[in-house]
Amino acid sequence: MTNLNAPVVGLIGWRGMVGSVLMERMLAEKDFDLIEPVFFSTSQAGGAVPLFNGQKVTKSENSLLDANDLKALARCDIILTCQGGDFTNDVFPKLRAAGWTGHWIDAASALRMKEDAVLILDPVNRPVIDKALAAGGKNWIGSNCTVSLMMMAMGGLVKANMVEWISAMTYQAASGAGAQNMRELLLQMGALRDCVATELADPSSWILDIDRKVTATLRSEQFPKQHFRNTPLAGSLIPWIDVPVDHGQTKEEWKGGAEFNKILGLPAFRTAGSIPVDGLCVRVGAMRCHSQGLTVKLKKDIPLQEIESILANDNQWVKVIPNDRETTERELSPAAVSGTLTVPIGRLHKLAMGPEYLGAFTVGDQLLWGAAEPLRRMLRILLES
Ligand SMILES: NC(=O)C1=CN([C@@H]2O[C@H](COP(=O)(O)OP(=O)(O)OC[C@H]3O[C@@H](n4cnc5c(N)ncnc54)[C@H](OP(=O)(O)O)[C@@H]3O)[C@@H](O)[C@H]2O)C=CC1
Ligand SMILES: N[C@@H](CC(=O)OP(=O)(O)O)C(=O)O
Repeated sequence: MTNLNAPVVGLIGWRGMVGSVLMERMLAEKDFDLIEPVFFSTSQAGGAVPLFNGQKVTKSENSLLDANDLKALARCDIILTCQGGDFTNDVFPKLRAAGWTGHWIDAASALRMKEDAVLILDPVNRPVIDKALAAGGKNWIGSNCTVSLMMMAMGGLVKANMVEWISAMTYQAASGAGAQNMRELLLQMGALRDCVATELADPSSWILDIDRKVTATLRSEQFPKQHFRNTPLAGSLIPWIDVPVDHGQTKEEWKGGAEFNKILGLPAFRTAGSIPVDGLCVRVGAMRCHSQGLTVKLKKDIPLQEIESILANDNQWVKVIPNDRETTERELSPAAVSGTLTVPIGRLHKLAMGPEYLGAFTVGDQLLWGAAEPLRRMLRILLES
């Protein structure tokens, strides 16, 4: 159904990795029926608007507009961008300075810590969003993928005010580093397999010979690893994500504490009243699902059955996985979760440190709940407000 008075929504970054997933979700949920979409590009202005399943979703505009054209941007009621932080840092301040008062929805981290920015993850923080909306808020920023996925899984316990602190040890997919890194991971896997093709075809070949060749290939100059800063990922891992910050943390680790508290509208991380969240972030050879091993210090001893029920009843996407081998192997892995909105949490058990210490493991698609989904849901909230 076409709504002639539909708000004009400028879409920027729609052909990137996050943007493409967003377009798929918007089509699936028929979001385009409710808006007048206008497509922008930083590199292809004047080109044809995209076709989805062979169809245009635009109602009047047939060409891509220039994403650096402030006048064209200012005609939008809402701008939804997945273009990246450099674009945001360049265009957003100029657009606001020119007097634009529309809603800005953004996947990039650039504005997250600004005072007037609200981190959006509505199944977890709808009251924070509603309060900001009522107060005239206009800047809606998607949170870091790792933080969003942890909070989708842990929302029940967090909202019930049962969490004293969380330590998250992460296993993050190549997609978090970008599309080129996903391709490079596959090239690396292929190179490792190819270097021992002859030995693999021979069931009697020595495993230590295979291992020696694989290790030599991992360490060779020719191994494809420029996108991972000259470090192999396939057959290995990288215990460092993003730039260094204070306290020996990486920026990805810092985001865990900083964004977790900001999403909930709590005092700033490392100040009184905030919830400590910290851990080590590690890149592994998964394609697009981030996994996390959690140690949770509860405020008191809560029976495991009650914990499972609180977690399971929090939102329609979280799924508590029984702590048994078969179900865990079948349902709690990147292979099982990739491309779905389900956020499973399992391996739930009390740890040896004491009855207030909970162990858990969660997996989520970092391009869906980790990036695109909170953005399109925020668009819906604005359309319904
Ligand atoms: N990757 C992730 O996991 C997450 C990313 N984010 C944030 O989202 C933002 C965008 O990230 P991501 O989607 O990975 O960025 P991409 O690099 O995939 O896309 C960004 C832009 O690159 C341009 N581009 C140039 N060449 C191509 C090409 N061959 N195919 C597609 N696009 C091309 C497009 O802009 P144009 O059409 O103007 O040329 C596109 O919008 C970043 O700020 C990132 O921090 C947030 C959460 C997770
Ligand atoms: N840094 C994340 C991906 C990402 O884009 O995060 P952010 O949206 O916080 O910049 C990762 O590498 O897995």
